[in-house]
Amino acid sequence: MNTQRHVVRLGDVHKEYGATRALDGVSLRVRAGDAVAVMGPSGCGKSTLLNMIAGLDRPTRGTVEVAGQDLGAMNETELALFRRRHIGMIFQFFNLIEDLPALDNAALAAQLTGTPARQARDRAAELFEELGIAGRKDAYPAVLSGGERQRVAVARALMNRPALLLADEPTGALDSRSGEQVMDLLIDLNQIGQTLLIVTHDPGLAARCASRTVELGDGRVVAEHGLPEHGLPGPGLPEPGLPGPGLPEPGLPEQSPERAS
Ligand SMILES: Nc1ncnc2c1ncn2[C@@H]1O[C@H](COP(=O)(O)OP(=O)(O)OP(=O)(O)O)[C@@H](O)[C@H]1O
Repeated sequence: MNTQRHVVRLGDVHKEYGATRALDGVSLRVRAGDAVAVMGPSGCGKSTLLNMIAGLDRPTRGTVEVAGQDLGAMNETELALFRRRHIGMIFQFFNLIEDLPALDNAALAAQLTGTPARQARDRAAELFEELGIAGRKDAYPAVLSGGERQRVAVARALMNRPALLLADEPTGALDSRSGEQVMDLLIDLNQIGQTLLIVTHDPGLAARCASRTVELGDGRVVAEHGLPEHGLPGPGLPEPGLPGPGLPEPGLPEQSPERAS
């Protein structure tokens, strides 16, 4: 089996918080180009799973590999650097830095991996253009609409061309129109090869954006829908540790500023 093609490989992952069994033997593989939705009732372990994959928390037992790298073999510093370089994250409430203008929020993600400020700002400007928010570069998060904030967060997540984009309820705080636009954006990104893992309560989001749905219940995978290990015949992972596809030139298909909120 060609393990290089798997961006995520979880092997029998358990996570206990004291007496609470948050994950109870989850095995999951996500291939390059896949769009996988993780669903399930509140408390079933979705966020815990996301945190394991992002290296924000460690399993009690079991293995987590992302982009061919064993996260369990990394110390905290290595893990933080790995996360910055190879994993993009978007959250329900955007998690932008309120004191920084929109463009700087995105540029910072590249600067933190050692990219010079000028280059980081150029990359951020390119992404803002592609995401239809070029006119909002200097705006502070407080004056942006929810949809615009999520686009800034998407730009930030894509800055380092991550192998994996993780989304935690990405439309949960948006009105239906902005939510639709963010969904379209995620679909566009996946269509150009971006591997996605989305945690959501929203069956509509899962149905539209994901080729595969994994349902958790009490910390276990209880059902899977769609094609297991579907994957697009996209660029995949060149080598472990190398960046993912990100946004190729000249930008997102069918993306136009009119679609911004
Ligand atoms: N840091 C923690 N300390 C103690 N218990 C925790 C911690 N994180 C999660 N849990 C527990 O683990 C279980 C799974 O929680 P998790 O947040 O992963 O569920 P979830 O499916 O994401 O829920 P929701 O949909 O409500 O966000 C729950 O019982 C939760 O209370």
